[in-house]
Amino acid sequence: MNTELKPGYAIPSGESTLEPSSLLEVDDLTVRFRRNRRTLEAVHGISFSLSAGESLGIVGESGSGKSITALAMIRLLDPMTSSVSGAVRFAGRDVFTLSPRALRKVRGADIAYVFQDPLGSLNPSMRIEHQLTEPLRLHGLAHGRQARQRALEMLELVGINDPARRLRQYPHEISGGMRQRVMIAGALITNPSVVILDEPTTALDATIQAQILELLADLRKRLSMGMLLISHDLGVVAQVTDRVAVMYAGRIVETGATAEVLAAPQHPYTRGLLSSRPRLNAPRTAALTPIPGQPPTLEAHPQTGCGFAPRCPLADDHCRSALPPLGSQTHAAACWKATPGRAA
Ligand SMILES: Nc1ncnc2c1ncn2[C@@H]1O[C@H](COP(=O)(O)OP(=O)(O)OP(=O)(O)O)[C@@H](O)[C@H]1O
Repeated sequence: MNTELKPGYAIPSGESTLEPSSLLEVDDLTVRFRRNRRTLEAVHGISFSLSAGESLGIVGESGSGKSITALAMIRLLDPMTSSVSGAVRFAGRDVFTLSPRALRKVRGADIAYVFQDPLGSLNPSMRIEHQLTEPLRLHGLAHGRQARQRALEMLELVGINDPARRLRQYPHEISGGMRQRVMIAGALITNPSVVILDEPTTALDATIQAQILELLADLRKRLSMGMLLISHDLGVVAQVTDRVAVMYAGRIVETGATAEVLAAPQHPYTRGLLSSRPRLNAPRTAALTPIPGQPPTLEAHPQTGCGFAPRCPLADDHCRSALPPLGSQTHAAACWKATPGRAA
C-alpha cells in the first residue's frame, strides 16, 4: 500500500477505539478550511462506524457539517482549501493513505456517492446508457452488451418502466424523480459495499420524495450494502435508517438506534428538531415549535462549552464553559442536561 501522505490529509497518531468488525470506521475526523487567511474548523473530531448491511442517518440543520463529513471521508474535499485529519477505514484499509489508483477504485466501485442535485450530477449531453455504464467500463467490471444488460437490470431494480427506452434518452428528457432513480441506479451498478446519499429527496416534490424513500427502504432490505443517508429531515432518516447521528455545529450531539432516538430523544437539539417538524411523533394538530435562533457560522463555532448552548432553553454557565462529551452508550447524547427516556 502506498503510504505517501496526500496534501491536506494527516495520518492520526492515536490508536483506533472502533469495532474491528465495522465496514466503515470514521475515527476522530476533523475538517478545517482556509478562508481569508484564517483556518476555520468545521468538523471537530467526530467518530462513527457503519457495519455491512446497516443504514446510518446523519441529520442536522444546514451547515452542521454533514456533507463535508461525507466528502472528507472519501477525500473529495479540495486539499488546496481544506485539511482533514483523523482516520477513515474502509474494510480495514486506511482511506487517507491509499494510492491514487486504489482510491479511485474505492471511490468509484466500493463506496458510491449520490449527490443532492441529480440534474447537476448527470452530464446533459450524454445518453443515460453511457452515464450508467461508465463506472463499469472505468473499473473494468463489464463492457459492451454485458454492461448494457447490467444497466437495464439496475433501472428495473429502481423501478423505472421501459428501461431500454430510458437508456437511449438524455437527462433532460426524463422527470426529476426518474433522474434521482437513475442516479441511485448508477451508484449501485458496481455493487458497492457502501452507498452515501446526500439529501437524496430534497429537490423533489412530496409525492416523488415518498416514492424515493420507499425505494431506498426497499433497496436497503434487498441489498446487503451499508447506507449512509444525509438529511436535514428526521422524518426522512426515520423511514430508511437503523441508527442515527445528530450533528450540530460540526459535532455529533446524539446517536443511537433511530427508533429509540425518535421515541426518547435525550439532547435538547434533537428534541428541537422533532418539535419543529410536522407529523412526526405528534398528532397533526400539535403546534410546531421552531428552534429559536440560527446555527452558528463557522466563524462563530463556540470555542468553549456546548455549541448548542446559545439556543438551548436548558443551558447554564456550566454548559457554556465545559464541552459535554458524547458517551459510548448505544444511545448517547453530548449534553450535561441529557434526560434519558424523555420524549419530545
Ligand atoms: N469548501 C468550503 N470552504 C469553506 N467552508 C466550507 C466549504 N464547504 C463547506 N463549508 C462550510 O462548512 C460548514 C458545513 O457545511 P456542510 O455543507 O457540511 O453543511 P451541511 O450540514 O451538509 O448543510 P447543507 O445541507 O446546507 O449542505 C458550512 O458552514 C459551510 O459554509
